[in-house]
Amino acid sequence: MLYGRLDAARERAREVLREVYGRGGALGTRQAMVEREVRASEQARRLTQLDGVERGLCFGRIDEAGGRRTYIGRIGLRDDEHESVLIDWRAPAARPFYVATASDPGGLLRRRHLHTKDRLVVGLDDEVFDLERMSEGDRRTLVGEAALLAALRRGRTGRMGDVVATIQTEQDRVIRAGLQGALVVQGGPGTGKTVAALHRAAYLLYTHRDTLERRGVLVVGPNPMFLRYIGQVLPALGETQVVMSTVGELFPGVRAVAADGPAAAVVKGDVRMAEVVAEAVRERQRLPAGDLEVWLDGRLLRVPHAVCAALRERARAVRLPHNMARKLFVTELLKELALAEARAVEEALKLAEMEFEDPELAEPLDLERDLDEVDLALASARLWQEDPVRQAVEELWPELTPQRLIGELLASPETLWQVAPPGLDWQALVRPQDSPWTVGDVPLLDEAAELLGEDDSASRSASREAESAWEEQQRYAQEVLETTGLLEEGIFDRADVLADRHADAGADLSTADRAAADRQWAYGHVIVDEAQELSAMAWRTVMRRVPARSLTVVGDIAQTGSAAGARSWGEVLDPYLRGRWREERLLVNYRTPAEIMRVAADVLRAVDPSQSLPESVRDGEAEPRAVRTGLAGLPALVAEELREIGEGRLALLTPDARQAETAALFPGCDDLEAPVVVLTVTQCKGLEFDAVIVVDPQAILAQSPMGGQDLYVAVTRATRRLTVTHENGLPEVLAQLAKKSTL
Ligand SMILES: Nc1ncnc2c1ncn2[C@@H]1O[C@H](COP(=O)(O)OP(=O)(O)OP(=O)(O)O)[C@@H](O)[C@H]1O
Repeated sequence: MLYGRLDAARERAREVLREVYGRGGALGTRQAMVEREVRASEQARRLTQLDGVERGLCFGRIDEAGGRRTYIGRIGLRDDEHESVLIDWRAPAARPFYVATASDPGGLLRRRHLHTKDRLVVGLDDEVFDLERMSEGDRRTLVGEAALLAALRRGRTGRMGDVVATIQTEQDRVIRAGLQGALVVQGGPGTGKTVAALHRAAYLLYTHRDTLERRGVLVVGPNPMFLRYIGQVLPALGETQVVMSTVGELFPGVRAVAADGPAAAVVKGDVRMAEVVAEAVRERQRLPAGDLEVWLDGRLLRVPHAVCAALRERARAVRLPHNMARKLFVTELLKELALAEARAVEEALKLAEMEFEDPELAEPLDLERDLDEVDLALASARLWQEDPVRQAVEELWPELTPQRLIGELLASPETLWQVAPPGLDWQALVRPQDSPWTVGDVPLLDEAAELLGEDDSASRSASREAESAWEEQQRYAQEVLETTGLLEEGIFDRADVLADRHADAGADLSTADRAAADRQWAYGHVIVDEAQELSAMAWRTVMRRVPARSLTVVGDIAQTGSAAGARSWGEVLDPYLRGRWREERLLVNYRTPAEIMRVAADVLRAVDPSQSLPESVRDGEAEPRAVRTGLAGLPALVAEELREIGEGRLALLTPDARQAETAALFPGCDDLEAPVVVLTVTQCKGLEFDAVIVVDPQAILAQSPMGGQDLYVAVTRATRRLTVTHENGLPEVLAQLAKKSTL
């Protein structure tokens, strides 16, 4: 019956599309065109949404004490009488499905999970909250087996799936938390932080569509691999207005993927780098060694050192970004050069006077009196065309791009030495001029962009124009809404939303496209996943993108792998939120079987004894094991593991230095969806695989100051089987594997 409704809704959408396009040809008035455009794009969007929910359309049912039954699904559907037959999982009416517990059933008698395959119900799971109040007939319909465990046993695909059918109460609290303020979701590996965060994005977009459609939602993830892994979840939940980005992509025009070594990462992530960048900008506002001397057409124009210093002070005092203050500096300097030129001319005249001894020429030139503003302006404009003058300005106050400032700074030990505060290990930053951008450079570029400023006079006038065009669009959209009946149909309830979607400016760009291209875009909400990896400088970059501080911060302090990452949430967030953030903890591990978590527990104890281990919900099929083998033994081991997991996927997790040689053994292993992938620990952050082989744990421990955390991440990626290989013995923290294995 529900699929019948779905088909009918699809057919309706297709019909409208056919009708709209069928009119084709002569389009008539502009209003008719807009009307057609609006209807077509709305129906196309609806159709995509309807197609996306085919699988598992309805996955739950709740029975209330009063006899009412409600079906829960991926979208809401109504019957011909407009009665609701399926409730969208994000709607308030669906909430009891997620939050009812045995101790607090919230008026529910039963929660039923439905498993479907190709439109057929293939299994049911019931949880009964109040058997006493159930009718005899209903009792006979009860069925068992937990839906969650069934969902968790499914093989992994290389892409994260949505979990709308099995969201747990603690996750539901995270998903449905209010939009305002900052929420920290702390949880161990596999506790569903990422799925909860993505479902939260879908929930917020559904619940606060007005605000978030215009401002967009930004999801920041640790690496491109991870973004590919989670990329399908939001579209499957019907959401497309989301920008996904790594920190390395937050600065438009730069796509940084390279990582810094631990020493440089620590320094670049240090919040004192904000001072370094500010000093580097000031350092480019220079004074000449003595007086400024510019030779022009055989004449020397001299501006005294003290005057240059005064000009610099005046330009700095306006407190504008460097490139804007430069205009003031240049104007004033040109005036001084014009005066200097006039003085030089006077000198020349004096010489001529001495030569001809003509008393008529004796009257000296009074510059203040003889040169008025107009003369000065004309002289300045003429001087500005002269190369020697331009060169002098370039020396004293150059126009700078963030890329140029940071690129030149990092390539200059002298400047770094000069601008770094005492105690900062600036030597770790030095590198050749044309090095590729690293992820750690991006916050420095962003910082520089703030301090340099863009010349925004053109964009300001463009934005004034855009604003009046926007008002016009909105007036027009209001008319369209009134005359087309879209208002009554509930497709749009505000003219600005309609106008935004069809605004001429930026043609076909969605909010997400516009936001991603604009460094100064203020997002409506920002979700940071694997947030423990962000440095203090990266937080400054992220916070600039969310001035309203509406944030979800998701991570696990015990998994911090970056040497510049977080040691506590308070330390990174308090500078911006002054304690005004809430923390939710997720305590159940849905990924890793108990046997593997016992191994992880030893690693965690060594890394941070204060952190608690999440509890696994299920037991695994095999004990984790250690195998003594070098590179040559890996193919046979991989073949053996693949036989064990059947359709599933396997990852070899290696120390950074061994990735290339390991990957060479397995062609095609850089595709996340291949049956075998070879990744470094940094790349495997947030991912999971049916079987994992951790190669050379000793080298993983030794490769960075955060080696212990890295090993903890590596051993918690498997959903079914864990193998550790080594050549020269296991590290102490994995001693329990040695006891169990034949080495
Ligand atoms: N309620 C749930 N129902 C079904 N599967 C779930 C549920 N919660 C989590 N999972 C599954 O558990 C696995 C781990 O989830 P996820 O990757 O979100 O954990 P995480 O806390 O982000 O882990 P990590 O810190 O290791 O990155 C995923 O396969 C996810 O689909």
